[in-house]
Amino acid sequence: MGVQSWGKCACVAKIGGELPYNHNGAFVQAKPLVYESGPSCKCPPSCYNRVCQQGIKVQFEIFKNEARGWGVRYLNSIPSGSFICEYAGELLEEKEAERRTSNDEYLFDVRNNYNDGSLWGGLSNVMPDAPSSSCGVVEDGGFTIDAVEYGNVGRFVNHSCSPTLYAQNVLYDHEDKRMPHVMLFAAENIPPLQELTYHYNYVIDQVYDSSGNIKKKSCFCATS
Ligand SMILES: C[S@@+](CC[C@H](N)C(=O)[O-])C[C@H]1O[C@@H](n2cnc3c(N)ncnc32)[C@H](O)[C@@H]1O
Repeated sequence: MGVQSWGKCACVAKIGGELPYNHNGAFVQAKPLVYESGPSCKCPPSCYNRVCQQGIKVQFEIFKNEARGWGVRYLNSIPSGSFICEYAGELLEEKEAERRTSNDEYLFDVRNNYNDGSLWGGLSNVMPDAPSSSCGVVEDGGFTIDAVEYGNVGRFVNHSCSPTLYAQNVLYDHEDKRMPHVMLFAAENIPPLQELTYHYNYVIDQVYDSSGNIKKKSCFCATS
């Protein structure tokens, strides 16, 4: 489709006229929040601004690693900016998420994903053109995604201190910024069989269990 037809989309104004994807569907500019074209947009399903909502396009291999448990990789190379998958799961309100912190292996704190990544050196680690300051998009009522019971391949993606993927907040089917879809993208060109990882953004020694004790987590990524 041409630039003219996508210019009619309701989402154009929201994203300042700049598409987050190039014409190959590769993610080019990390932002606190990306708006894809939604139901009120006039553009067709083939629009350049409907990448994540088309679903997974690559075939993964789930493999077992002694130190980190199950992990994810791909048999072929993956170009930088490729959409990998959503972190899918059950959407929890704050109280319910707190209740489940004793079993937090598959919890993803969405509000935490709005910060500037300062816990691990910032987005500029993986995307040089990304904004460097916190956006404060969501102040109240943070949601958490729990993939322990319901989820997809995203639940098997492990943490790394030097990740190959980036977790991006994306909205397209509703307007509530507190509960964006969390989408994983390749942050660099990834060679075949390299494990796919993102930075979990935990504050080490500041995560508590239900008894108020600091939870100790050891990182066994290849770079730690
Ligand atoms: C979302 S799950 C990832 C999939 C998990 N490996 C499995 O077997 O189902 C997160 C859990 O994987 C493990 N994990 C992920 N990254 C790790 C790392 N770098 N070092 C050690 N354990 C890790 C931890 O137990 C963590 O709580």
